[in-house]
Amino acid sequence: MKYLNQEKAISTINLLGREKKAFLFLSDFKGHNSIVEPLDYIDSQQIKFLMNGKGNISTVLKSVDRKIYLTKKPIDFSDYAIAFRYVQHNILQGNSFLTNLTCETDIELNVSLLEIFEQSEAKYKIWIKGDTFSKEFVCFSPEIFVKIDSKGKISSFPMKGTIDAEIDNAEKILLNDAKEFYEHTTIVDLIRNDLSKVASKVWVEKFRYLDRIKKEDGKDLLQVSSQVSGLLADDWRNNLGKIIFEMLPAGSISGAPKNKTLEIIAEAEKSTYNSERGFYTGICGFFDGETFDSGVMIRFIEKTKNGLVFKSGGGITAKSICTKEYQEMIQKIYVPVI
Ligand SMILES: C=C(O[C@@H]1C=C(C(=O)O)C=C[C@H]1O)C(=O)O
Repeated sequence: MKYLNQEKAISTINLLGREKKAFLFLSDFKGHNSIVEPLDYIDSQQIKFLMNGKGNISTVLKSVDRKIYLTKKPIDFSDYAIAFRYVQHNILQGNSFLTNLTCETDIELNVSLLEIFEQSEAKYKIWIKGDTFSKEFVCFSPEIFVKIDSKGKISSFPMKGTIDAEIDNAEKILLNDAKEFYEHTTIVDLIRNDLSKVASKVWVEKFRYLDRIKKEDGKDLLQVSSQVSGLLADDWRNNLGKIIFEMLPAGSISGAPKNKTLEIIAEAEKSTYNSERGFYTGICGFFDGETFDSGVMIRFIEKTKNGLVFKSGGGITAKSICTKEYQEMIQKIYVPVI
């Protein structure tokens, strides 16, 4: 497996796009390390992926032969609170109005990461065996980043807003909550801005629809997303690499305004990580020769030398409550295997 810097990733994607050759694309959160592999070259012993029915493995889910147990050992609330307070202090100073704060949680599983990949249900699934450069990881993400259809219509689908579906009137509570509404509107605005860098006639096509996500413990989650669309120039395939990187990192896992918020995240997450985000909250994408589809790499388990870690987080605003955000981060630790 080859890891490319941003410049090389952009030129390789532009070339493959121009030649209409199918390829897989992965980028880490910082956009510093990417994998761009033509479909024919992918070694399925190293990388397996399936994105909305397209990939290098069978679309049939392997049947689950034993119940999956996931044990979580979240970081201390006091450590989370240090990061949270740093973020909220910056929000109150006017340096950010929405910051995505994430952390790593030690977990134990009674199955391998490859088995999770084979048995989980998600729009974007990817498993990387890992090597000296990157650790083994599995990602089973429900969040679309960007889709481009054959006519050059580009759409992004930011996800923001999460609730336990078991709560009475969960749907109403989530959709009527003022904090959730403003947070979601902020992210839609940010994506409109990002899409306007690469596309013309940007519009909000769908505003705040719900997805239901299944978890191994039988308790579903509800998540809110929107669709923002625009039109690309006819020769978009020649510039696909540039188009993608113009919009990275994704708004929903960074915040607004983006650049200043990235600085705040880097400082805050020193108390929530032993390492760093790495490929978590990066992008995975597939170009089939005609169209492009990509997901945000959330819902992510990595194998470290000290065991498995699950990376998760959520959006913080001026109105966020620390205990609630801590709970949301823990609630997102699940595997979609039932
Ligand atoms: C960062 C994560 O989630 C992000 C934050 C969300 C929210 O605040 O509701 C929802 C989806 C993601 O864009 C994660 O799930 O790890």
